[in-house]
Amino acid sequence: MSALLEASGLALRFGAVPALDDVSLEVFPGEVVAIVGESGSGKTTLLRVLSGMMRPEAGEVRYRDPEGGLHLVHDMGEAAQRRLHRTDWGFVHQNPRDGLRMRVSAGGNIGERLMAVGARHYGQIRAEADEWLRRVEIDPARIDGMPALFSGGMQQRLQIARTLVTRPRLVFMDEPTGGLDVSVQARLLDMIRALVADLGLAVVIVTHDIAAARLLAHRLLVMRRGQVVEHGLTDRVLDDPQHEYTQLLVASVLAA
Ligand SMILES: Nc1ncnc2c1ncn2[C@@H]1O[C@H](COP(=O)(O)OP(=O)(O)OP(=O)(O)O)[C@@H](O)[C@H]1O
Repeated sequence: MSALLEASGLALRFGAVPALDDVSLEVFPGEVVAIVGESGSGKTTLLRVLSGMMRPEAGEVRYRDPEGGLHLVHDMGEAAQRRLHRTDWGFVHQNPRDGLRMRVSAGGNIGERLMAVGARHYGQIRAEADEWLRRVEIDPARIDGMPALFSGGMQQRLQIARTLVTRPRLVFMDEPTGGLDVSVQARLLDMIRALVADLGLAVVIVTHDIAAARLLAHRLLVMRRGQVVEHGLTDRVLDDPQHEYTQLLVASVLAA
């Protein structure tokens, strides 16, 4: 099976800070890859570079389309990148306000994505929005409600519905449970896990939460100061960490 996304030799500095230092990774169809590491290690920068939102100083990111064609993400032009983000790709932001349209109703937020991929039949769009609200455990009676009046957890679930309704092949997630209560986080993680498995999505997820990574990810990359210091199958990395930094990271979670 060929990789959906291949990144090689990515490098990016902010002044003297090496945010990315020779990072390479592959993501295969249906696979969840978590990027973990302490604050400032380069996780968000990596996600932004992988998803084309930021250009690296060195290295490249290649995306394989459904027909097997390979595209250099940073050379494809803005319009093609936007199309990719509307169709094959999805992005779940840590702050749902960055991924939702706050002045559009909940149903409108979901319907808009469907219309962007060609849906035109109002009744069908509304029915699908209704179904997705149920799927993310939002009362469909709130379909005409404004997201600004939703709780943080509901907003995040709505963002997930809006992102997944078009069944993208690859979804980038930046700390999707960050900023939520611990009890809300656990439920949301379970929901993400079920949806990802159900839809067979490939996911690149950034998190500093090792427990979330263990629950969701098939593979882990551990970052420190812009470098990937360890990578491998999630259980192997967490149960038998080889790098000193990963050992510290795992020990700090066990001690917490
Ligand atoms: N736009 C920017 N301008 C200058 N420095 C930046 C910028 N974005 C990130 N950095 C620096 O690059 C390094 C990596 O940042 P990044 O946000 O990728 O880390 P992170 O692992 O995602 O951290 P966190 O978990 O706190 O979000 C940090 O030292 C950060 O201060």
